[in-house]
Amino acid sequence: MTKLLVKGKQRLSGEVTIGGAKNSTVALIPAAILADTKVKFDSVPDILDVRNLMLILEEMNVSSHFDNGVLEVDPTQIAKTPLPGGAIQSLRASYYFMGALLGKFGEAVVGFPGGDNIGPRPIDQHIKGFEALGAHVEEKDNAVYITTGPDGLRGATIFFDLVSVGATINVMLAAVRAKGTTIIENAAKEPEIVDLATFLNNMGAHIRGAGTGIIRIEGVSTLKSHNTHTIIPDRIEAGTYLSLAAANGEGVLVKNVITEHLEPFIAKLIEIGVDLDIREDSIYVPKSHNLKPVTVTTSPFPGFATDLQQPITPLLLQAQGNSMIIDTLYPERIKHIPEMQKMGAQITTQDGIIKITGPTTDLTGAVVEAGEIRAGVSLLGLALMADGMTVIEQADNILRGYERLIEKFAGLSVTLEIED
Ligand SMILES: CC(=O)N[C@H]1[C@@H](OP(=O)(O)OP(=O)(O)OC[C@H]2O[C@@H](n3ccc(=O)[nH]c3=O)[C@H](O)[C@@H]2O)O[C@H](CO)[C@@H](O)[C@@H]1O
Ligand SMILES: C=C(OP(=O)(O)O)C(=O)O
Repeated sequence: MTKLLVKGKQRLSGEVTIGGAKNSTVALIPAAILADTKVKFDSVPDILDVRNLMLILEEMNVSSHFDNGVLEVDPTQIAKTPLPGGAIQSLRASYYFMGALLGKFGEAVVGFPGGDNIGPRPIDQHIKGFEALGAHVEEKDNAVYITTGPDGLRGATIFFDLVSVGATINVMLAAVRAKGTTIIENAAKEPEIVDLATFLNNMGAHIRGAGTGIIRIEGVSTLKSHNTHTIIPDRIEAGTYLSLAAANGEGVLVKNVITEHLEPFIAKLIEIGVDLDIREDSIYVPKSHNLKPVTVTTSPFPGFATDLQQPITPLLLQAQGNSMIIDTLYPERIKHIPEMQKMGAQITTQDGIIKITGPTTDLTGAVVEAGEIRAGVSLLGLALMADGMTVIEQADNILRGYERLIEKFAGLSVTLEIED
C-alpha cells in the first residue's frame, strides 16, 4: 500500500506546469485501437491509469511504448480478445474498450470497470447507446457481453436521458466506424470530448458538433493516423494547483492552462477573493488575503466540475465564514470528510450539502486515507497547512491521476515523500 508522507506548515511558492488531461488520455488510448496504423500521442501524463491501460492493450496484442510524455501505440496486430477482468478493474475508463472493441470488431467482452468510489456509477446510458446502434448487450459474471448481427453496427439517433461523459464517448467510439449516421442528442460537452473528436477526425473520421449538445457522426470504414496528437492540458490538475496555491501559497505560477476550460472555477476563485493574474496560457496566484465564503454547485461542463469540489475545500477552509458545496453529479462524493475531520477541519455533510466553516487555523497532522483521487489530493492540501506529519494511506489513488507529484511539488518548494 503506497503512503504519502507530508510534513506540515509548508507553503507553496514557485512554478508548476500542467500535464495532459487524464480524462482525455484515458479515452484516447482505447480509441487508438480503432486505427489501422500506428498512433502517437504527446503530452501524455505519467499516471497510473496510463500504465494500466497499457497493460490492457498488451492483453490484446497491441504494443505500446511510453517515454518522456510520448506514447506510441501499435494496434496493427490486434487480436480479438475478451477482457473480463484484470487491469480492467483498476480504472473507470476501461469501459471505453466496450465502444472501441465494438467499433473495431462488432463485438466486445469487457468486465465492469473500477475507478473512483464516489457513489453509484451506472452505465445504463452506455448500454442504451450500444443497443440503439443495433448491438445485443448482456450483463453476466460481472462483465458486459456485446454482440452484433452479420450487418454489424448501424447509425442511429440516440437521446441520452442524462448528460454523461462516458456514454457520449463510448457511443462516439462505437459509431465512428459504423455504417451510416449517428446523432447523439443531450451529449456531454466536456473539452475532453472535443479532444477525442479532434484525434479521430484527424484520422479521417467525420464527427461534427463535439463540444455541443448534439454530435453527428458519419461512419467511415478506416481510420489512419498521419500525425502526433497533442493532448489538451488537464483542467482538473490545473484547478487543484490553483486551489492549493490560493489556500496556502506565497506566489505560484500555474503554466500550460487553457483558461476557457476553467471558467466556472476561476469565477469562483475570484468570488472568494483570490486576486488571480490570468495570462494567455498561465495563471499567477499571489498570496491570498480576506477570503470570503461561497456556495459551489457542481454540474456538467461548462458548469463547476465535480472533480474540483474536493480540491477547492482547502481554500474554503481558509475563508472567513460558512461555505457550502452541493455535488449534483455525485452527492455521495464525501470520502474526504471524515478524514478531514480527523485533522481538525470543520466540515460536515447533511442532506447532500457539504458545509465548511473557516478559517481553520488549528489543523493537525494525522493518519488518513485517500479513499479516491480527488479526496486524496485535497487531504494533501490540508496536510501542508497542518501542524506536524500527515500520512496519507492508499496514495495510489492520487497517483491514478496526478503525475510526477513529488517533482511538481518540489518545484513549488514543498517536500513530499512516497513510501511503498
Ligand atoms: C474517466 C472520466 O472521464 N471520468 C470522468 C467522467 O466520469 P463518468 O463518465 O463515469 O461520468 P458521467 O458523466 O457518465 O456521469 C455523470 C452522471 O451520470 C450518471 N450516469 C452516467 C452514465 C450512465 O449510464 N448512467 C448514469 O446514471 C452518473 O452516475 C453521474 O451521476 O465524468 C465525471 C463527471 O464529470 C467525472 O467525475 C469523471 O472524472
Ligand atoms: C472520478 C474521477 O475519475 P474516474 O472517472 O477515472 O474514476 C476523477 O478523475 O476525479
